[in-house]
Amino acid sequence: MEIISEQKCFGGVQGFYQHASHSTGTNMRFAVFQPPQAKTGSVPLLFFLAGLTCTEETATIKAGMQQFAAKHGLMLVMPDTSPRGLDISGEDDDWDFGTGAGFYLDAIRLPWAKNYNMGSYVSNELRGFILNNFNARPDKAGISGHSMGGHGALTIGLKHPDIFQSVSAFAPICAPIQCPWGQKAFTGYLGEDKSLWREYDATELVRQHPTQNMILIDQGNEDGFLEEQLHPHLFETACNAAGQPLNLRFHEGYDHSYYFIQSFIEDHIEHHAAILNND
Ligand SMILES: N[C@@H](CCC(=O)N[C@@H](CS)C(=O)NCC(=O)O)C(=O)O
Repeated sequence: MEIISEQKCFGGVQGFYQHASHSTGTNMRFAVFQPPQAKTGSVPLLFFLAGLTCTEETATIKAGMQQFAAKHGLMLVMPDTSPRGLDISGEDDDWDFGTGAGFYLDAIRLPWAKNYNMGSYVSNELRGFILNNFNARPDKAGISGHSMGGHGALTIGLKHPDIFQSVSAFAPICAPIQCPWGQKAFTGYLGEDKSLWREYDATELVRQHPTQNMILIDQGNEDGFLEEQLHPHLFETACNAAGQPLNLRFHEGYDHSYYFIQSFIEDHIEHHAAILNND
């Protein structure tokens, strides 16, 4: 592991790191906030997955999470949103596909299948790497994220409830099969067979695999992507039908930005801490 930088923050350490990933075949950057409690014992992990066009830096510098993670003793992990620097044809043509748009899935279509494996990278490789290199508890983890990262948090959380006991999201893409961002990404990474898309759609997954833990979702009413891309009501209907506890909150006047995230991040950290710190 290469340390890019480490700085003291709220009594803990905010660091940026790089490692060679076998899931993506590239060097991957990630950020970790170690709360002060990690100096004396292992602490639960909370992943925060960022959205389209973002990097490991975006939530780290814009969400304002560290002060609350320090208070509750949670270690924060912010991965990048895709492999980078591969020079695959078409990788940098659009901001919503390829670089910065890995969609937290494992691609099966060429030329993406070899490297665009952010699903197993986050849930398996990076998590294992953090456990080996930081003072984190192997039995306690949560996952959250924004927009495309909210889609990642919901789908990875629903698929691995044994690993991620707590799940939340800001303005997530709740039904990617039914929105342009998701249709474009799934066609490109997974191909035309739509039966394969269901594994990466939170609204489809929750019908099959509801969990016991309450999912918290915050959504701004003035979010310019809400109508066309996000579809929280479809997820809500599926949760109600499947018996999945859901706390979906709408907020008047808030948009899709990190100013919205900053305004409600404390509630999300408390949501995760209440589940992860219960023993
Ligand atoms: N580039 C897009 C916007 C992309 C966007 O809003 N990305 C969100 C995630 S979906 C984000 O968090 N951007 C980074 C930021 O706000 O700092 C556009 O021009 O409409």
